Amino acid sequence: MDLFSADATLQPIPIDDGELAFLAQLPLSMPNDAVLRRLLHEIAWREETIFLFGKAQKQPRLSAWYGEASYTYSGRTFHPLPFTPLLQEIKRAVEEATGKRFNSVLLNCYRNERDSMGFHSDDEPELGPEPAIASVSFGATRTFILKHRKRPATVKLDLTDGSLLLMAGTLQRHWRHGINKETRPRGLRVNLTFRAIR
Ligand SMILES: O=C(O)CCC(=O)C(=O)O
Ligand SMILES: [Fe+2]
Repeated sequence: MDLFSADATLQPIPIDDGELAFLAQLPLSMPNDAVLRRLLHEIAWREETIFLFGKAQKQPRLSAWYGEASYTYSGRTFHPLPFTPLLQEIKRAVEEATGKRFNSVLLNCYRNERDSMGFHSDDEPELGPEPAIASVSFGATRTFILKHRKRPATVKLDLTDGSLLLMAGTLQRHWRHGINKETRPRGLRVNLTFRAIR
């Protein structure tokens, strides 16, 4: 690969009130389908229960946390599992591509078109005021949707196999993001969001 060609480096995506940048293929030592297979096999996937309006409900996806820093969420402190060699390799590639450092990763597995992620901002205090969050996707393409908090503005991005999306600056303050359920059949997708937790 030509390291100096435009498609080998992060390309900014113009957006108001925040920063977004995209790289179609994160450089890794093995093909995307091999990474996906290993992630499915090696990660301690869990079907978490959440409480929505006081009712216990299964999250519409599988998830797992890995890294070096514990974090608090909804009044509970979670202790992540230590990075695996594969997660270390992906983290190194993401740090190389973005010039940022990360110490934890949230993994989400969307088993099919019925799995989804509700609209939210990644704005927990331990991420700091202008967090850089690096999102890497493997498997089926899903549409990542951003909705502005104050204006009727929507941005849609197709997150393809092997891609890297960097969210930074004031993006989390001004925009929410999510992955909708779809009606057309979709295969399995794994997404990793690398974060720096203080
Ligand atoms: O699956 C995605 O692309 C989004 C994941 C996400 O927003 C998150 O993990 O906070
Ligand atoms: Fe998010």
